[in-house]
Amino acid sequence: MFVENINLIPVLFILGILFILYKMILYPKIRLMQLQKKYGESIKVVHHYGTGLLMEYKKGFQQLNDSMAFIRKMSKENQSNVEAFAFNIGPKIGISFVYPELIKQVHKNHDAFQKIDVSQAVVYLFSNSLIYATGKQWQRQRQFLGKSFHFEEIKNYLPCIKDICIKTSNQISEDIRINPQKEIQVVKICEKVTSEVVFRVFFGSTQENILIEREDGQKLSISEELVSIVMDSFRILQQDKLLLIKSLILKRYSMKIFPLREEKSLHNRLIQLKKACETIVLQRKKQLQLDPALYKNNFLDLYLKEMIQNSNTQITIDEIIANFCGLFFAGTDTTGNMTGVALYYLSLNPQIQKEAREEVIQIISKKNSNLDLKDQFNYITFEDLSSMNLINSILKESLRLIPPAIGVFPRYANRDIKIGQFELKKGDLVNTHFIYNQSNPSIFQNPEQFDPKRWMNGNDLQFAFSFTPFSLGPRNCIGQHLAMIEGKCMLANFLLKYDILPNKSQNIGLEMKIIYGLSPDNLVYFKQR
Ligand code: HEM
Repeated sequence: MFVENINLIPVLFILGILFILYKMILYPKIRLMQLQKKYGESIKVVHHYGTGLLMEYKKGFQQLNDSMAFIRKMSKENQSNVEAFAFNIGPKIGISFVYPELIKQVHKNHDAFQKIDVSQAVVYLFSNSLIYATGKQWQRQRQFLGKSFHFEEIKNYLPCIKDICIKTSNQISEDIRINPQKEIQVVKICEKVTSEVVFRVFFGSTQENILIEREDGQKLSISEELVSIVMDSFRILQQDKLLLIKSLILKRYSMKIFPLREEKSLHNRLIQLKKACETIVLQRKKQLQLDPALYKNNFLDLYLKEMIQNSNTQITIDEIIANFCGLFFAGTDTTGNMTGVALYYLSLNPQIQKEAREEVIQIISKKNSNLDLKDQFNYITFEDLSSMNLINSILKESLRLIPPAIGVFPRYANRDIKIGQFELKKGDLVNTHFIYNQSNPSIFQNPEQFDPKRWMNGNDLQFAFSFTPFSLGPRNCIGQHLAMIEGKCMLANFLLKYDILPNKSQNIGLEMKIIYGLSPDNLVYFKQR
């Protein structure tokens, strides 16, 4: 018996290796071939051993300076009969839909899909948030948060957005007074504004006095640490293959079961970050319980009011923190990229820049013509921003050309489901790469050209289902109106204060990191007007 057991070990080992080889190499290849055979020309196949689709992104960036080169190429070749493309990520098979009707079907059936765990930090911080919630929990959270994202509510945040824009441009003006040749990191500057906006809209105060101390003694604000942790959690997955395999197998439990050194350090930082958020939330709850008159119009107070007044509420402190982190993640880099990309294109197109500036001046100088133009930004109203057609179109064109979200978060099917003619098995991955339609020459003439005017004079209606940077259906972006208001405010402010000039020395790439965007970022010069 004992001898038999010893002989079993190498056999089991070899069987294990064969199983892994089958799952990693043969299985994805066979299923992709089956899909190609079954759906013929309606489907394209993207296959790479190992990281699969992610390898295609990497290859595109290394060879053609654009992580999305393969999708743009597919779209350019104008294969109008292509409805989807099939891919693998490791052993997993997925279908990404590009045909607008099928994209709509995926979003209509949103309850058949569950977003995948993209990194340990994302899971730890926002698995309890609106972004990840499903079923009744999602409905309840969406309804609650939806009130604060209503068009009418967003008006109330305008003074805070303007204040942050002015503070940021004062700092830029000081920097360029000292060094007029300073290269401006357009996306980073816009992200500075958008991160502060989410923080203040949520917590109602600035973040300057809330600092987290790292093990090495470095002190960071909550939002700086939040950005850094999310970035680090993706970075360690890319750099450490062992950690990648471990988290593919153990999924969201990887950080807790035999944690590796990097995981331990990440876990400690995550605990500290959550604690810092919890301290703010609990302190505020105490204040409001003692004196309800302190109540203000921000997300935190709205949540706490509900908790204090409604004893049956399902809202928890953990859900509040998860939603702060979730909104920060969803709303900061995306909006910053959209606006940074718009500024970059304006630097390359001086005529459009001139017209955009004239539009802003014409709208705001109607009321306060005695004021200096730069000061008139203080008086800009929500209605002024809503009537800025060209500015709005510039942001839309920026979202079309370089959409920060190239598609939705990848999801897996939680049951077998048919989308159009395509049969998905439970566990298959699903995505909708809307960048495909946005660069399709049969939908958008000269798709690589920056042409904001294509959105004007009612022309945009024809693109309703081909231009979906905020996704579609019930799970579309809850923050889209806020994003557009922030973008318009930043553009109006910068256009009034600076001429935006191109930094032609840069070799520009389009890279898919956590989101898709320009790399590097120091792409313009600002010249004080
Ligand atoms: C240009 C800026 C933005 C873009 C391109 C964008 C894009 C998107 C997309 C594509 C989705 C769908 C994701 C999916 O289903 O997997 C989404 C969802 C979401 N976005 Fe945005 N977003 C932007 C700004 C914002 C802002 C400013 C906020 C809030 C501060 C925000 C909060 C959210 C939330 C909470 C969801 C999840 C909604 C749900 O599942 O019900 N986003 N966004």
